[in-house]
Amino acid sequence: MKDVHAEKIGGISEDLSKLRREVSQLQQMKFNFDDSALHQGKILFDVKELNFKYKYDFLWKEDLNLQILSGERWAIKGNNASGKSTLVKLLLGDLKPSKGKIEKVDFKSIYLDQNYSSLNENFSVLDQAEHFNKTPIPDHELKTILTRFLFRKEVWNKKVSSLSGSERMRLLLACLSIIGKAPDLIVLDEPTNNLDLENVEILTSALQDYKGSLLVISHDHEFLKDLNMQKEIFL
Ligand SMILES: Nc1ncnc2c1ncn2[C@@H]1O[C@H](COP(=O)(O)OP(=O)(O)OP(=O)(O)O)[C@@H](O)[C@H]1O
Repeated sequence: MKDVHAEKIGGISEDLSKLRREVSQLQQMKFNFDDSALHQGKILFDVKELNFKYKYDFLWKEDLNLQILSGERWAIKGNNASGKSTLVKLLLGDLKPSKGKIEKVDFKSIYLDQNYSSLNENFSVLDQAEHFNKTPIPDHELKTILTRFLFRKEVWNKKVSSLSGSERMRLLLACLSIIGKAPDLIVLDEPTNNLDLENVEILTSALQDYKGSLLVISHDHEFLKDLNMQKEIFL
């Protein structure tokens, strides 16, 4: 009988240490942003009577009117092909409105799509990290950050093109940490699509303490809930 209890207690303590290791790993994968330069409470976007057509028909039955303030967390929801990515492109200035206007202040933004296309396929892991090192931070600190995001020395020469979806996500998070300066806005387009549960947790944990604005297109209710989104646009 005693042995059964001892076995159970042993099992529980193993689970606990595993949990502790995971929690400390997640803590390590936080951004170390300097938030001081972020705009606070400013109108980032003032969207008035906005609509868009690729060819003949407007995308939205009703024109869009909204104000996005710095520090706010917005979920962009809607059915397939309802124009979520198009709205993001309009906000980021990649498309011009067919109707109405978007007034915006100067801001720094980062766009994370599901393919993490801000990464350069031809770079190695180390080249990519160095490319984002504009401050710059010393080489040993850069390498420490890479290691914190689980890129050990052996993979520093690996090409970005050969990284998996979750490795790309971790590399981009590491690069954001290397930049150090917080962007005013992080835009995420279906970021959890190619990630397993553990990596969704890593992404969530990295974004939870971020003080700037978030715009997130996602069908993943759990992810949106964990990010504590305050507002939503339904297209
Ligand atoms: N470059 C383009 N030229 C013509 N039509 C386009 C173009 N890009 C998107 N569309 C069309 O515009 C509509 C909205 O597309 P968009 O990608 O913005 O929707 P979405 O809500 O992000 O879609 P999903 O949830 O399926 O990813 C779709 O019908 C799409 O086919």
